[in-house]
Amino acid sequence: ARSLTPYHDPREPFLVPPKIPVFGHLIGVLANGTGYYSQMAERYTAKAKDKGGIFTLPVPNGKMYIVTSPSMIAACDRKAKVVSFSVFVVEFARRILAGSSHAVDLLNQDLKEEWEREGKEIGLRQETMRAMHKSLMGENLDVMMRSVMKSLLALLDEAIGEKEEVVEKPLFGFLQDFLTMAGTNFMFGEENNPFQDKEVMKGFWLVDRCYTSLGLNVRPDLIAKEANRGREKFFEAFRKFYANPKALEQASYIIKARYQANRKHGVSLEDIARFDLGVCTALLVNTVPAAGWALCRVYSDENILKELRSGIEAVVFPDGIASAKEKQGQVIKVNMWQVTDAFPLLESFMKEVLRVESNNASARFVLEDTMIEDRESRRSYLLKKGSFLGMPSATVHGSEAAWGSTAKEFDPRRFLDRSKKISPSAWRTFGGGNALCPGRHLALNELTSILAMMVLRYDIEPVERGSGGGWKMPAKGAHISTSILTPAKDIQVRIRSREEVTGLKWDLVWEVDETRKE
Ligand code: HEM
Repeated sequence: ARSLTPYHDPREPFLVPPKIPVFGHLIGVLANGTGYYSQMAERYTAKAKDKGGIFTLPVPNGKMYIVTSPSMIAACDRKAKVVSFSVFVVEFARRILAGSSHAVDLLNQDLKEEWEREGKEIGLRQETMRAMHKSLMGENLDVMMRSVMKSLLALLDEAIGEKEEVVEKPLFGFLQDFLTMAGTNFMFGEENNPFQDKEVMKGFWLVDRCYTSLGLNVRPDLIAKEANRGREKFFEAFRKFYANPKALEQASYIIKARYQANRKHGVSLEDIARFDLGVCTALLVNTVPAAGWALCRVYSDENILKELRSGIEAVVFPDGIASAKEKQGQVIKVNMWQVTDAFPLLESFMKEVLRVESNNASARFVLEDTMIEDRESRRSYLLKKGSFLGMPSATVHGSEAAWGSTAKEFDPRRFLDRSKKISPSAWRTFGGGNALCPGRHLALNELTSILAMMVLRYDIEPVERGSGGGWKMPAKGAHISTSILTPAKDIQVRIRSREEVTGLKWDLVWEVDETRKE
């Protein structure tokens, strides 16, 4: 066993021995997914605080460092080129996206991101990531938001519309179907969206549920049979998508930009099709459960429901909600840009849901022996090459030093003051450093839009109530990489159209008021 446990240098962060010798921490991660890092961090935060906000967990043939303090997170972000996210992008492409060795080798180039400084052209990994960042901000984001609004409305009308009877559905399952279609329609174009084939939809979500077994990358056809079949179905459908020149023409800017970046570096159409499994993963796996938790939180709390409803109504029905009755048959335009701008509590509420529900590990890999320095405590630590490092978001989100005495509470007003600067090392829902999620604006806009439309149009109640008559919040499942967790068991709900707004037609748009843009 000793040969499996690497030498611990006294300059490294303090060592926490596992309860089960050698394999204990590895078993912990495999069994509990991202939650394990925060469980460990929770257990050792007090100790880590005295010893620098970081500690070491030994695993077979390596070690993991777990960071628990915002100032140490900032120290790691400053060394992002060597305390790096890149290896995970490569391994994800190899193990889950099953890319060819040619394409994976291209992604694996310039891991430390030095080429540009040396005057060379950047590699494939950086090129595609830059294309994504560019596609998901500024003008490009606004263009995308317009098609997001169309997709959301059309699919909501199709899924529930304005039925007079009560619709009973599993909440997270309903959101999964609805948002998968809405998201992929605006990404790949409605006409040729490969997710129209229900087998592709099913295959995609099977892959998501089987990351651990698929990720081992050892005979997935035997040990992750169904997920492997689902993945093949996905690849086949996306192969067809790229074989049709019209499909790419009608796709979003981001899919075109990724296509160009990949082609520039000589990536085959087959690999581009496979890499789209990664795009869909990023697009959907956190957004879908985040929408579910937001709806649970709003509909389980009468006061917040009332407050959000009247704030949104004040923008959409400036003459009061009673005026809706006189607008039968008319089209009510909901400009989500305007709603968000005029009623900041909506976005603040959504950000708070994302803060308290966030479970990401912000995984990093140490590419060379590195000293990191905490500027607050002035302490320095050695990180050894080849080690894994995690910065669990749940831990910093619960930090009173970072968020005040209400850190562990749900406070929908926490983000209300937009002028208040939030430290990037304390707000980690979207990760940080040079791996900061490029989809964060899209995700937030999309989530607030779903929330607003549901609150405006529907009432939701659970089929089964808890002992006090309120909502019984479902327990969370586990996942090896997803941040916002899906419940272990879905929650059955009744969705009913609101009487106040029956008979109205809706239009959902994104119209930016340039004079008010920050
Ligand atoms: C609520 C929704 C979302 C959450 C909570 C979320 C969270 C995250 C997190 C935690 C990371 C890793 C950052 C790190 O380790 O520091 C990440 C990366 C990423 N996300 Fe998101 N994300 C969401 C939605 C989206 C959307 C809608 C897209 C758009 C397609 C997207 C695209 C990406 C990409 C491409 C990366 C990799 C970044 C890189 O390699 O540099 N995400 N996201």
